[in-house]
Amino acid sequence: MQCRRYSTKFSPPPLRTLHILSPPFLRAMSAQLFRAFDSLKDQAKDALWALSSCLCQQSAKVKINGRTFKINKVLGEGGFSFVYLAQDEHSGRQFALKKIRCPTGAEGVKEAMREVEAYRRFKHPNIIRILDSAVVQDPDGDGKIVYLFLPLYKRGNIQDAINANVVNGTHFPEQEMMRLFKGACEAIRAMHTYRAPIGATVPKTNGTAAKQKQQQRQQQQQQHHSDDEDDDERFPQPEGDGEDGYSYGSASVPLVTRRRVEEEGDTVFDGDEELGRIQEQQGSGATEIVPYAHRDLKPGNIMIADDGAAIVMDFGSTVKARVEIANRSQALVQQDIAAEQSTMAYRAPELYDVKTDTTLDEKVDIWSLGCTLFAMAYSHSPFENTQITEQGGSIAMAVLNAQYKHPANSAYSQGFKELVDSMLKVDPKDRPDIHKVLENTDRVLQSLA
Ligand SMILES: Nc1ncnc2c1ncn2[C@@H]1O[C@H](COP(=O)(O)OP(=O)(O)OP(=O)(O)O)[C@@H](O)[C@H]1O
Repeated sequence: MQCRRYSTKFSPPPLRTLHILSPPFLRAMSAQLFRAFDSLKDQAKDALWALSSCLCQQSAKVKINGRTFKINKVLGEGGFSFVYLAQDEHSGRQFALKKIRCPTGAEGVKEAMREVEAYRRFKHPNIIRILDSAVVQDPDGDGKIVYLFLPLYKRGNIQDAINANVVNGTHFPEQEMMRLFKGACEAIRAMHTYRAPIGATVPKTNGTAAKQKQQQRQQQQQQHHSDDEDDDERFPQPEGDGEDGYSYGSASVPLVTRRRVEEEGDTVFDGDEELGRIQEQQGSGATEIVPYAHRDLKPGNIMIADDGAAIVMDFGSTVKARVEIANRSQALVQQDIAAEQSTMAYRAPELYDVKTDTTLDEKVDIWSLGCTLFAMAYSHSPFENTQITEQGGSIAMAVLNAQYKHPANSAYSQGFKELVDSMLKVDPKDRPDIHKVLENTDRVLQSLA
């Protein structure tokens, strides 16, 4: 996700582009370093907040919609966010609260809202749903904070289960592993076969007008709150609850805007025109397939529900899957996006070296699924701990050569190995689509029954 100060997924530009040590390139590099520094500052602030609340034996509190949530602990930390265990003081209900800090500038919030909309777009039992979201002024700076309320998965994610296997010297029983994997594949099938309504007219959004209107609203709201912080007035609430403010420790700051793409007929986040179009067209009935790619599938992004189901999450990197690459500069843009948003050891080769006159597509996820299944079995991505990386070569080199091996003492079936191998083909055209992956997964499951 992009509100992003600094990505842990950042990787240096490919060697062959390094010779362009032109002033713009150097400027871009120094901007990246400044962003990295900002990011570290933010992360330190968040970590201190969590630590101080532990040391004081007193939970920090967040107030949204007049409801107060106790922040009990840090559940996890992404490249761009912290996720806290939050508890509604009134009902006692627990949530995962994802906090994304967005530095000054419209782009950051827009990117975070894109993640929110992606959470809303896909409705499937194996895809996490978002319960609520809010954008507030950062009390410690000029930027904004985006909060996402998510259902809490107490069992953690598949990476946590892999880590526990390593610690305990255990491994997934094949049937359990394949069932979990199948759930993740079903989520990905829902994304790859996403149907969007067609046929209605596209509402024209005037970005500038929408922005101005939004700014006016924000000014009014900020004015209102600075006049009377305890006032109970609510923002228009399109679905469910409203929010009137937020308190951070003892400080209270106004909610800037809610998560809506459309509000009172205006596009608030004019960047996501496509979603506005889809919402507008929902009555028309006709639909077409618009495949989406997750682009950052890995064990850490698949939670395990209480009943053992796989739940795919983290839609910060999600994009429309099909991207035509007509020239070199488009190729480099896609390469940079992938370097920032897709984890190296799970990233498809075509995203490391994006070729001109090609089309990127949903097969990038099939590669990541292959890496994920391998990691579930052997505790690491196929492209970590390889001969190449052990001899000092890069993960990129191992990926581009599809250089990996199943361990000689593998406890898993031949069907499992063939399934992994089918997904780890360098040429995306040689990889199966998600329907075929599911079919082959069922075949492995049947062979184990
Ligand atoms: N709903 C949830 N329930 C329990 N833990 C969660 C939940 N959501 C996130 N976490 C924890 O927080 C961590 C970070 O969350 P998430 O992946 O959404 O953040 P991110 O900034 O997008 O990370 P990344 O750098 O992987 O993109 C997860 O790995 C997980 O351990």
